Amino acid sequence: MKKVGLVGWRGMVGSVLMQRMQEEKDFDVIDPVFFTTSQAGQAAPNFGKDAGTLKNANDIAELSAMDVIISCQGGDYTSDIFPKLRAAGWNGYWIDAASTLRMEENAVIVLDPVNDDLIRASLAKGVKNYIGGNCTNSIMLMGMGGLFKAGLVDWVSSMTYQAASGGGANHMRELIKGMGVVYGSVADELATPASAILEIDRKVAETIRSDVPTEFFGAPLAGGLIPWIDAQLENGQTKEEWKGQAEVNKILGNEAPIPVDGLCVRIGAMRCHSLALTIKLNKDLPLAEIEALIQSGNQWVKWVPNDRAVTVQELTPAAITGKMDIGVGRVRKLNMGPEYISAFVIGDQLLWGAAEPLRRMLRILLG
Ligand SMILES: NC(=O)C1=CN([C@@H]2O[C@H](COP(=O)(O)OP(=O)(O)OC[C@H]3O[C@@H](n4cnc5c(N)ncnc54)[C@H](OP(=O)(O)O)[C@@H]3O)[C@@H](O)[C@H]2O)C=CC1
Ligand SMILES: N[C@@H](CC(=O)OP(=O)(O)O)C(=O)O
Repeated sequence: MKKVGLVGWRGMVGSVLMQRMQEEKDFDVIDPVFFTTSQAGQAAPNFGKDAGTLKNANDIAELSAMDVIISCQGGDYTSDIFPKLRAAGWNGYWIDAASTLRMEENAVIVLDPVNDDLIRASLAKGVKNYIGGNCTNSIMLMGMGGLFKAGLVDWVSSMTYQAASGGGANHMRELIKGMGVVYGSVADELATPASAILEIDRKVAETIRSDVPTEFFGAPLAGGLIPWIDAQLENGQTKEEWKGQAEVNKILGNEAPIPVDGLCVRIGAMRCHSLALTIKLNKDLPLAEIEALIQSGNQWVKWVPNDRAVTVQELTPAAITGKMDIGVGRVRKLNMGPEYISAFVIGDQLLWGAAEPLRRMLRILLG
């Protein structure tokens, strides 16, 4: 059995990965070795198999004994350890959730329901680094892969609604605390049906400005939104927006890049990222044909007809969270012309957006 080193297994992305690996019985077919940057020597977790003690994730010799390493430890860890490991002559497979290596020439961004061919061709060429994509891009491609595969897409404008989990566990906690603070500020008035709504609104607005915690997001998210995610680039894009075109085209293996751009917005959802898309097709196709192509993208596309009752039930974070489904709906032709369509795509950003492509890459390696 292949020795698989797991780094970052107890973090938020890592925990979801461990959950999925147990569900899919991945531990039955590997020899897992658990690493930590802070708890070396303590007992390793038992996911149905005794794995001894935790190894030091900074120990290059211990890491070098692995056939495969999966890291969910974050970009700083990758930047520090990965070059040292390769410099020490380690020739194993590196599978990573962090963005650090995504755009490197000797790395593939993995999303096998969309780019299985590219992954297998790269394996055959001896590529050793396989990196999970940005959550928003992976969800978009899982939803719209059918249209891309058919070569129908001229460009995509993507307006995102991204959950707190994209920032990490502390960001999720801050959102919930903020919701509690807002509620607490008007709990008495809410309990009194006769209380004046404008007074409730005034207190809520004041609370959001002054009392909602902002330590992690840098601005109040509960009861609001933040139209900025990640670093500022010189061209006016955010880093998150920049990743759209760069990563989507790399995942698809496009030589001539398809333009992908839009605004990325943080909203008060817990772990579902959504995208409102405007897509310019290169042909005027009947809507039924477009729908069929989208549905044929992969088995996780959960098609939601453009109908009010079903949309408000099924195309929401409440319906999708914790599931492997990628909801796709609100597909219709736009007033701009017959080649312009809208779509709303939603997925759990910790599953397809982070953990799932990594464990599926491991399965591809195991054959
Ligand atoms: N959040 C997201 O949506 C996505 C994240 N990623 C990537 O994954 C990386 C990891 O993200 P995420 O999982 O959110 O990070 P976390 O902060 O949840 O976990 C990272 C590490 O922090 C250490 N840690 C310290 N205290 C605790 C604690 N109380 N509970 C659990 N772990 C703790 C653990 O390492 P140790 O055991 O060594 O102490 C853990 O592996 C990101 O940096 C990013 O590169 C990629 C796609 C999406
Ligand atoms: N930036 C994403 C989460 C993330 O970790 O992205 P990346 O893997 O590209 O760094 C978000 O905030 O929603």
